[in-house]
Formats: sequence, C-alpha cells, structure tokens
Amino acid sequence: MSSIPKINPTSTNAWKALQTHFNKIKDVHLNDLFALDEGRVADFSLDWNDFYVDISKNRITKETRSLLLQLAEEVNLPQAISAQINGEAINETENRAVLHSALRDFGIMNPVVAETLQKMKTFSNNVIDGNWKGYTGKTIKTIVNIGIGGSNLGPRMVCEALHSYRNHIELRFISNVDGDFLAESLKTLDRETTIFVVVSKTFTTQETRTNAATVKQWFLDSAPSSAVKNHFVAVSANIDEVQNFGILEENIFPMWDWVGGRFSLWSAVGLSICCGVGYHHFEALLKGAHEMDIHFKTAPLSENIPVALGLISVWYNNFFACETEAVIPYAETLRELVPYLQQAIMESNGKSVDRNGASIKYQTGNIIWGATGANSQHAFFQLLHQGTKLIPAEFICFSESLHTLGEHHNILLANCLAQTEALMEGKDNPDEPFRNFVGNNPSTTLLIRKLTPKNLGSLLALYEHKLFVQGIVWNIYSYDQWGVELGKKLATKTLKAIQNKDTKGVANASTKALLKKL
Ligand SMILES: O=P(O)(O)OC[C@H]1O[C@](O)(CO)[C@@H](O)[C@@H]1O
Repeated sequence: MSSIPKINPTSTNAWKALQTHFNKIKDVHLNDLFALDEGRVADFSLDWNDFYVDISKNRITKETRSLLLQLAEEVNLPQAISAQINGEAINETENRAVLHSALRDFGIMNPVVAETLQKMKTFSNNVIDGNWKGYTGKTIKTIVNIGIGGSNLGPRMVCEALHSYRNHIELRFISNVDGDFLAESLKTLDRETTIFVVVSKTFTTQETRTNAATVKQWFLDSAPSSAVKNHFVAVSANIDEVQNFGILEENIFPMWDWVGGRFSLWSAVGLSICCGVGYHHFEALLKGAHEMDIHFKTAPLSENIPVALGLISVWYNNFFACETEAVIPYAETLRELVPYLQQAIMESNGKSVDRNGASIKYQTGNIIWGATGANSQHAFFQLLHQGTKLIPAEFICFSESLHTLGEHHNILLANCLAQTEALMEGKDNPDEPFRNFVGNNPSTTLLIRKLTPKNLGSLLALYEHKLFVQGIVWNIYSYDQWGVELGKKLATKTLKAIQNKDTKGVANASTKALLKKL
C-alpha cells in the first residue's frame, strides 16, 4: 500500500471552480488574452537549464493556472511525487515500487545498478573498439536488438534521435513477429559480425521469443553451437528463462521488477544505445534525465515544468473535452518520439477504473499522435488549422543545430514558430470563408538549446513525469498495463485454431468466419 491518498478529482473544490471558470472563458480568444495582458509571455513561460517552455499560447489565464495548481494540491500531488521517488510500492496492482528514476541517480546509486552500468560500459567498449570478436575472429559490425514494446521503442527512439553521435556500429531493431520482415532482415545480416541482443523483461513475450528462436536457428544453420556465446546476449529480469533459451549467464544483463517496460531505456535495455553512441553519451542521457528528476522533485508546483504540462493537458482533456494531443518535434531524428510516447503515455494512462477500484466517470488518458515538422505541416496540419476539432499541440524545437548547413535550421525554426502563431492568431477573411482561419488553437513550445544526449534525457524524463502528474490527478494507477493481457491470451487460443485448422474452440462468430476464410 502506498501513502498516496486516493481522491476523486471531480470531488475537489478546485474541480468545481474550474468548471465554473471554464464556462466563463471557454470562448475567449487567445488574441484577446495577449491583448489584455502585456506580461503574459513572462508569466506563462518557464526557463530551466537548456529549456525554455512557452505555455502562453494555451487557453489559460492566471486564474486557470491557480485553480489547476489548487487541484494538484487537493489531490496531494507533492505527496505522490515523494512517494514515488522514495520507492513506495505505488504500483499497487502489481505490488511494486516504480524506481526508474533510481537508474539515473549517480549520487546514491544502488550497487546492482552501478554494477550493471559497468558491465554495459565494458561490453559496449569492447564491441566498439573491436575487442569483442565473433566466432570466426572478426570484429563486430552490427547490433540487432530483438524486443518489443518498451524493450524496443525506447532504445530505437534514442538511437535514432542521437544519430549525429553515432559511431561505426550499425544498429537494427527487430520487434514485430512478422516473418516476412524477419526473413528479409536475415538476408542482409552477416552471422560472423553480428551480435543479437534479446531484450525482454519477462522473457515470456511471444513475439520476442519467436523472433529470438528463429534468429538463433538461422544462426546455427551455419555456425557451431559454441559460437552462440559470441553472438547472443540478453537483457532480462528472468535469468532462468534466458538460460533455458541457451544464453550464458555471463552474457545476461539484469533488469528488475521495479522498472516498468516503458520506462526501461535507462536500464540495460539501453545496451544498444551504448553500442551505437558510446557509453559516455548514454551516461549523459541518464544525467540529463536525473536533472529533470531533481527539478520535478524540488521545484515549487508553480514553476515545475512536468506539473505545468500535465495540468494543462488535464485542462484540455477534462474541460474542453479534447481527446487527443499532438506532439510535433522539429527535428527529423526525433521521428520515433511519437511512437515511444504513445506507449509511455497511453499504456500508462489508458485506464477507466480508479485507484479505489471504482469505474471512472471522467475522461482519462489522451490519445497521443503527431509527426515531425515540417513534414507534418504538409500532411495533417490542414485539420489543425481549419478542422472542427480542438487539438492542443506540443511543438519541440532546438535553438542550435548540430550541423551548419546553409539556411536549413533557420527555415526549420521559422516554420515551427510560424505554425504556432498561425494556429493561435488565425486570419480573418470575412469575404472568403474557405480562406478564413478562426485561430485560437492552443500550443506549447519547448525550445531546447541543442539536441544533446543530456537534453534528450531531460526531455524524456519530462514526459515521464508529465504522465505521472496526470495519473495522480485522474486517480489512476499509471504503472500497470492489465489491458494488454486479454488480447495476448486470446492470441494463444487463436493460434491453436490456425495451426490445427480447427475452429471448434473459438466462440466468437466473426473470428470463426475469419478463420474459416483464411
Ligand atoms: O520486455 P517484455 O517482458 O518482453 O515486454 C514487452 C512489452 O510488453 C508489455 O508488457 C505489454 O505490451 C509492455 O509493457 C512491455 O514493454
């Protein structure tokens, strides 16, 4: 049991006051809010380390903000933050602590974490320096991460985001159980120069087990079994199962039950990151995340970036009834950020039962979507500008580029800022209705100095904390994921029906008909 009080947010005074306040300001245009308040930008922006967070283009006033902060106090958010960081078993439905932040705290590092980091450092240095040899004596050229969900999305996203920091090691990710994709991948892999990192916290995940077994079989088709030790390593909390699979104990990098899959890139799940960009950059990533942890833990609620973003999101979700939230990074290497955030946020907060076990009558978990700018401007921005839906958007951009290449970065930045302005201001065109822009579309801009490993770490930790803030306000358990279990169970039964060409055990008429057809 954790000490976090389980409060229905709609029963708080702040919620009721927010409802009244919402009715008053729901139609107020952002242009008027700016016109009426010269100090708006200063009041509605947060400066921290390399981050400047502009929340002024949101449909909020000082009163909104103070009521949202009151809501945070009434649901005991400060107590919840301490409970998480102090290692209470706040993931009550699984009776586990939630301590991914401990993985990046070099000040008071748990010895098992420190030992694992050292092992990751040694391994990745050996691979990069060419000291780790394949079974025929060749150096390693390729690392293939085999894993799914949190055992794929985090490392894949970071390796892509830090593209400019990459070394000569080629990185590949095999996640889906799609055999067509795997067959094509295997055609282009060289057994003698590849290491497969099988990543699975439970080591029972069907997709990962199937992929790993097929890859191992393919490997052994023309390599001796003694070669497995040079080419297969694993990251898992289930040491016995990894050994049963045939991976040596010395090649296992541990995980722990207090690290959730979608929060695990900071653990040995980040092994491919270490190999691709070097351990020192991985450590910088952890340190950046830790700085955000400190900020989250110590900054007053009114100056706390994850708290501000989490509460604004609640405001749109529960009062404006927005169902979705767009994330638009103006950096092409952040193209995997949205899929990563989709798991982090939607697997965490897609819940309809509160922490008392009661069915919830208000909206939780927003739908996260988006893509990189400027590409997305030429794809779905039409709907943001002139559609009928209100979609709050978070724009992420970097003041400095990593390379100097003509006017590219200026153009990229200009587009980012211009879009937030156009969305907000709109353009009156009374004589040409099709060219009329109502505006009043909210956005937050995260302007970060540079896409460094450290700043990326801070950005990802910011999103982790933001979703936690929302989960506490909504009185849900953000750290379990029971909703993914039913489909997994049914898939086992369905697989049997496909293998045996027998639909007798399948009750659902539609599934039965589909099975017969296939
Ligand atoms: O690392 P594992 O145990 O293979 O799990 C993979 C993923 O499956 C889930 O449990 C459910 O999809 C995720 O939370 C997790 O990241």
